[in-house]
This record gives sequence, C-alpha cells and structure tokens, in this order.
Amino acid sequence: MTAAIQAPPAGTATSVSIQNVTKRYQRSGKTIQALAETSLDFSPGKFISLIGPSGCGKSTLLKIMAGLETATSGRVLFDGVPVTGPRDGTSVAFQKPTLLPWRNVMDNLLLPLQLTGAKIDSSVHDHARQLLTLMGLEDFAGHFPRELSGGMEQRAAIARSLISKPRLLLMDEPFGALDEFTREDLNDELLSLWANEPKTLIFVTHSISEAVFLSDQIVVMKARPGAVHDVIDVPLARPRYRDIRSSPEFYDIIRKVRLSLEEAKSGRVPTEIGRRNGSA
Ligand SMILES: Nc1ncnc2c1ncn2[C@@H]1O[C@H](COP(=O)(O)OP(=O)(O)OP(=O)(O)O)[C@@H](O)[C@H]1O
Repeated sequence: MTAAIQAPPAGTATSVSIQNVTKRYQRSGKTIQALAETSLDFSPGKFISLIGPSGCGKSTLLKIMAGLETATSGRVLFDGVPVTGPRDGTSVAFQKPTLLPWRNVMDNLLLPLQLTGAKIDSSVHDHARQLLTLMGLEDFAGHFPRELSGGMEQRAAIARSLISKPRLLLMDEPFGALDEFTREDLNDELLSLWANEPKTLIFVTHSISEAVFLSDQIVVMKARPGAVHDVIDVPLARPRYRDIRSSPEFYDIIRKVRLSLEEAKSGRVPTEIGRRNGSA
C-alpha cells in the first residue's frame, strides 16, 4: 500500500488543551519529576508527534491525556471540557498489541464495543470489515493472534483502537517493535485511517523520519525533568507518498528536528531553526 489520503475534515475531531500540567511520581521514598509545567494546544484534526529522549515524559503525558494517570497539577481539556478519566471518543494504542489470544481477529476488534454494551449490528460488522480491509487484514478476520505476524497483530490492534470511531487517538510507540519495512507500510496505512474519519492523532515515537512523514507538528521534549523543548511545524503537502522521504524538504525538516533534539539534550534554548511556537 503506497497512497496516503488527504487530511480529514476537522469538523468532529477533538481539540486538546494541556494547561500547566506537571507530574511527580513517588518511588521508594524518592520523588521523580516526570513532567515540569507543560502547556500545549492541539487543533482538531491535527496529526501530532511527541519525540524526545527516553524518560522525558512522553508516555506520562499521553497517559494523562488518556485519563489513565492524573496530573499532579494543571489540567487537560478536550473540546474545553476537563479530562477526569478515560472518555468516550478517545482511544489508546500501545506498543504491545495486547490482543486476547482466545478471540479471533474480528472478535478482538469488536471487544471494546462489547465491553461498553454497545449494540453490535450489521453496520458495526461492516465498519470492522472496512477497517480490516484498510489494514490489509480482510482475509484474516477468523484467524487467532498466534496465527499472525507481529506486524499483522499490530494492524489488528490499530483497527481495534478505531472500532469505536474515536475523535482522538493516542498512540504510544505503536510501531516501535516492528522492522523498517513493516513500519513504513503501517505509516501509510495509519495516514489512510486518519484521513478516513475525522480525528486528532497524538503519536509517540523515537523515529525522527516517522514523525516527519506522519505529522503536522512535532513536539520535541527534553528530559530531567520532562518538558516541551520546541514545537516544529511540518509544512509538507498532503497527501504524502513514500517518495516524499527522499525529497530535500523532507531532509530539511529531519535536520531541524535532529538539531532540536540535540539542543534539548544539551540544555540549550531552541534556535531559529527549531522555532518555538507552542501550539498546533
Ligand atoms: N508509574 C511510575 N512510577 C514511578 N516513576 C515513573 C512511572 N512512570 C514513569 N516514571 C518515570 O517518569 C519519567 C518519565 O517516564 P515516561 O515513561 O513518561 O518517559 P518516556 O519519555 O515515555 O520514556 P521512553 O521513551 O523510554 O518510553 C521516567 O523517569 C520514569 O522512570
């Protein structure tokens, strides 16, 4: 699969406002400042990547947005409403696919709806089949997780995260464990899925090229304590096709992000190249 589709209509996607959020963990009598005061605004329908060194608080920020962790101070608003726990309309996908081994692919897909007691009618089955087709899994609905490759399992898990038609999708290194080729395939497929239904997507990655290929904006974070170092725009046109990865514009942005990450590591302030703008 090579084609990526236009950005989705922003109409029904979620806006995200992170306001002065901090997070401290206590472990063995010690305090770990995972996040210093962090403020970010993401417009509905954007594709945002979070990138930064290990321990800079990317997962922590994602979990706070997902309502799976509480902030020590500050707050997160979705469409102006404070997040106080997991919310309808928000889905999360992690690095490990976590499919249930005793359920086939279709039944794994339907699980989130079954857990909420939603009615599973023929339109839901149609949607599930459409997601499987978009992920190249149309022939595997009846297969069990043990019969799938790692990439196929991750595709199924991503399809599952979309079954409830989320308006906000939070993804924590979903392709981190996959080989480069599978990862590029899944990057294309993820862009197609993102474009298919309006949604805001916040994506944690360690890969600069993945972040540049996918995103409208890249949040560069720094560690000890975790904080936003810079927000970099990715003004590459959409739809994005694979050959964009070898264009001079692509390399320019890769360079910007790399420089910004080096600055973040060394504690320098963002330069003109890594321009700060603080909002998406
Ligand atoms: N439940 C927890 N209890 C105590 N400390 C934690 C907990 N979760 C995270 N931390 C600490 O908070 C800091 C930020 O961790 P977090 O996992 O958010 O970083 P990250 O940027 O996602 O890292 P990585 O890129 O390695 O996944 C780290 O120092 C980590 O050890």
